[in-house]
Amino acid sequence: MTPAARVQAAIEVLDAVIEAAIAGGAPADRLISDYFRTRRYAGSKDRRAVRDLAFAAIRACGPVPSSGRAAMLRLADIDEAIASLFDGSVHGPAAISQGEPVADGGIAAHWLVDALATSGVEGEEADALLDRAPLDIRVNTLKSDRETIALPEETARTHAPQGLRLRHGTPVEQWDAFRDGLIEIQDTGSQLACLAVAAAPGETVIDLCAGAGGKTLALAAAMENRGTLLACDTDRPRLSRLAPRAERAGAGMIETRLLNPQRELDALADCVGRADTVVVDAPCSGTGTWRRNPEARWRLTPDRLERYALTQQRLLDIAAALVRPGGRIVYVTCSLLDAEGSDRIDQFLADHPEWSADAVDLPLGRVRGKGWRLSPFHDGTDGFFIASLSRPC
Ligand SMILES: C[S@@+](CC[C@H](N)C(=O)[O-])C[C@H]1O[C@@H](n2cnc3c(N)ncnc32)[C@H](O)[C@@H]1O
Repeated sequence: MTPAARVQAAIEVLDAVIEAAIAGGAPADRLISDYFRTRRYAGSKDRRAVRDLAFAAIRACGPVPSSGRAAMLRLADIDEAIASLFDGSVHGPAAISQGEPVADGGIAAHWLVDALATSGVEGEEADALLDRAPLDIRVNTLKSDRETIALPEETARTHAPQGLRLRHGTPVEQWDAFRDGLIEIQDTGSQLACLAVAAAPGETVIDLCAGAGGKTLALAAAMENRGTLLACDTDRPRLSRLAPRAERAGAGMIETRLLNPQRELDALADCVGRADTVVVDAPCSGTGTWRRNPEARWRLTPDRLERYALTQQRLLDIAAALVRPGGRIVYVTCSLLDAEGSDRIDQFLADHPEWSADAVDLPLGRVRGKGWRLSPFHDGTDGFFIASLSRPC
């Protein structure tokens, strides 16, 4: 593909990304793979270049652009080399005409920038939400240890007890250590959220929103594979990805349970009032993970944010029913919006006055409301809100 044809391909990819973001469709990475599935003529260098162009344009646009071309013109505005590729060549984009719409730059839509600012995220804190994310791994203590593990490439220790940071783009998934379950890819912030759970061997822990089990696996390692660890989710395909990961990690203790949305407790009736800890890694807007999914900014609307908050509150109530007297809920979201963090905890404590918020103290981060915040700018991790709530004995 010529450089101009790559720009045109990126424009077409961006059209699909914009459409999916508005309709709540597939993430950008998947759309890019789909795009190339029917375009076999594109080689690996072409694919990489188109992907990089598309993501650079996504990062450069704040609010949802009106079209892929408007998004790419934003990038052309700040990069002369790209502007020169709008040359009207056979497979390239048409020449730029005067007054053509160019997408707006910035961090996100105005309402979202305001909501972040109200949540204390502005200036450098806000800019860092769109930085490139590092590649972090967690050494699985069921099979190895950070002190002794031998890896093919140089690593740097992170502030998580078993965390290592690698060069961006390191092909970790091709390493024997990965295939054999000695390491897992996991952001340091996510590892620290698991540290806040403080799960111990022999306990009963419920991971209520386990997804594909990123945190469940870390909990199994902390529990030394002893006790009860239930991984639950309402999304069957996601939850089904946990079993092979658990097998690789040697985490035989994990039991999965598929939940029925709106009737979650039906499948957990035997656990009511019995859990030492319930982890609520709630579905959220993902404002703390924009470094990895910058198009997530375009998915969020005030309506969707309100729906997330309602679900988060409901999941906290469900968790409260599962916790034994003297037990805890650890609430986690990868969002920096108070609407999905400290506001939810304030609401929970107002609804359950007998419960109390515990102090959270992690090697990185700082207090936010009655919980704890990690952010890309302050901590070099994905953005997280973490709170610990105790039920009286
Ligand atoms: C932030 S993700 C979890 C990520 C996962 N814990 C990890 O560490 O990889 C939130 C999960 O909540 C799930 N979810 C959404 N609604 C739910 C509900 N009502 N009950 C349980 N899980 C739900 C989603 O399917 C999604 O997998």
